[in-house]
Amino acid sequence: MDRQLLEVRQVTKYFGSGSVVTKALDGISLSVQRGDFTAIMGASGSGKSTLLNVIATIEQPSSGDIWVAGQNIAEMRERQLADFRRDQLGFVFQEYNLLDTLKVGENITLPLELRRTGRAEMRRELRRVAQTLGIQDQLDKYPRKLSGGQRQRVACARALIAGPALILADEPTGALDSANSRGLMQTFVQMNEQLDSTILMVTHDAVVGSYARRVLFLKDGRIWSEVDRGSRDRRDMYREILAVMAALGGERDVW
Ligand SMILES: Nc1ncnc2c1ncn2[C@@H]1O[C@H](COP(=O)(O)OP(=O)(O)OP(=O)(O)O)[C@@H](O)[C@H]1O
Repeated sequence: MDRQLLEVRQVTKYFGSGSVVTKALDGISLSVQRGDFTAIMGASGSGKSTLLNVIATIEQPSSGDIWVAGQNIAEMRERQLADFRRDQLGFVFQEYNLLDTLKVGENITLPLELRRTGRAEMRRELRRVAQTLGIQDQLDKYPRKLSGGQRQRVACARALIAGPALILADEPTGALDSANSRGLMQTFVQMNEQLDSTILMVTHDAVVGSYARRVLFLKDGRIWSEVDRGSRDRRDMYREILAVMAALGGERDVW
């Protein structure tokens, strides 16, 4: 199988029109290999969410191409895009986006319901992801009975269950305290290392970013620099992220 999963080529995104145009992405190019765990960091307004949203097909790029698993999503029509999102992507957002009226197990199997998967397979897959993420005892509860950290793990299970090619996460720890943020990142590492999930995650938090194998830094809608973990440990990665943040000139509170 082709190792390359995602290629973003010369993508621009403008918002607004006339004299109030914002250039959110400025000819950005990047690629992601299968099995990568990549974080996107950068100051507020640098284009992180816009980049994730054009890959997620939530926003349309103004120009450029985006290839995912050999398909150019910039050329797809709405119907194809809906199928593409359902079959290839998993999402983890800052807000858990769980449905309060459904039990945890039902929330997790929603993507399989959309694909009309059979009951037996659904139960089997539910057991598999719930065990991997350590939430098998929560399946019959309602989401409001869970802590923020547990809810976010349920959101991960839902993102994983249909075996998406790419998991997109926008500030997944944004609503969590630091202990739960670390717990969620350990879950991401587990998804990446044990289930071979390919993850692209936006974060402004250096600790969270340090769990990734690679961090891309955005500035003014372009890639400004890249840090690869290589064989170094997470603390080294964390120190290097802080150094790049300092060099980028952003003050801590605007990240
Ligand atoms: N829907 C929109 N309409 C107009 N401008 C937008 C829209 N979405 C984003 N922008 C602008 O595009 C630029 C990039 O925004 P984006 O949200 O991608 O940045 P970000 O790095 O994710 O920031 P943050 O960390 O604050 O979420 C900003 O100048 C922003 O104001």
